[in-house]
Amino acid sequence: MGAWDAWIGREEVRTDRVDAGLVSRWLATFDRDAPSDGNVPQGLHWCLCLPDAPTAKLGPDGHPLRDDGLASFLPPVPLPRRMWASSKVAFLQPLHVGAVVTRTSRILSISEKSGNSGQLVFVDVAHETSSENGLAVREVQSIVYRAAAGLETPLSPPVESARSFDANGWDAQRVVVPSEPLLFRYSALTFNSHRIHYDLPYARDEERYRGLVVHGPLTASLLLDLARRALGDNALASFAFRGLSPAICGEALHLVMRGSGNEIELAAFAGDGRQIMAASAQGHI
Ligand SMILES: CC(C)(COP(=O)(O)OP(=O)(O)OC[C@H]1O[C@@H](n2cnc3c(N)ncnc32)[C@H](O)[C@@H]1OP(=O)(O)O)[C@@H](O)C(=O)NCCC(=O)NCCSC(=O)C[C@](C)(O)C(=O)O
Repeated sequence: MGAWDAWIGREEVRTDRVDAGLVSRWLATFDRDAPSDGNVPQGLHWCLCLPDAPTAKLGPDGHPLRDDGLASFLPPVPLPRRMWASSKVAFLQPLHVGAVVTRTSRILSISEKSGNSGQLVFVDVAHETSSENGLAVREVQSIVYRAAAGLETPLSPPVESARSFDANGWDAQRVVVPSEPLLFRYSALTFNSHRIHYDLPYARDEERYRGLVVHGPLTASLLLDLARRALGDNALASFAFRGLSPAICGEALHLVMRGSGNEIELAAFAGDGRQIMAASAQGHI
């Protein structure tokens, strides 16, 4: 598909500031109060150091163009359908309002795979977010690109009306129905113009999703919030998630958690029992 060696190790450095307005908009988006410890909520780092390509340089999916030669940080993978596949995050210290942050991102690997759904290219990116106090968040993010879907491709995910989600065996449960305003607010917080999150004809006709797709980091932030409800603010030292199937706007999302200490398991399921996200976490010892 391409010789990717030139892209491995490429770095991008961005700076930002954790301003009070961003934090209050984030809290409003998630219907919650400010953390009691005065720091910012875990997961807010996904709203910092954002891509700021001019509108004229956005591609057909609403993301910055990938065929912009070496000007673009991400490699020009020719598969059009992008998804956030997974992330492994270490929360080393909390960020605070007013912090000036620097994020260094580096392309770790690019791998071509053949999945049940077709051809896949994974791009793994290491991000390190630091403030004046030192390294705060370390993350390895995996972005996946998928082949184009023709008009004959069945809409995904399929509806499995004969099954339903069973919360037995989980210690904590919360149901959220992601609405269009929630998706819009999260796109705005992350300056993410990816059309699968707000443009229904595009999501359905071009990428063949059954509806608007809930952002992976939005579902992950809802799971972090479930952990926060059980364990308190900034309680996690690490958090890893993997998107298994797209969550669809307007459909119930069952957020669940069990375990404690170093073995916390979290997950998100659709109402028909389809698993949307698998996650694990460790608390600060
Ligand atoms: C990714 C899909 C298409 C692969 O589905 P599949 O059935 O084709 O894959 P598979 O057959 O299960 O696996 C094939 C290979 O891929 C690997 N693999 C498989 N899945 C993952 C994963 N998640 N993370 C890392 N690796 C993964 C898997 O381990 C295997 O590797 P192997 O051959 O070496 O054994 C499928 O799992 C899926 O649809 N997942 C849901 C993704 C999702 O909903 N993400 C959030 C919404 S998109 C979004 O937020 C976007 C945003 C914010 O705008 C933005 O662009 O950044």
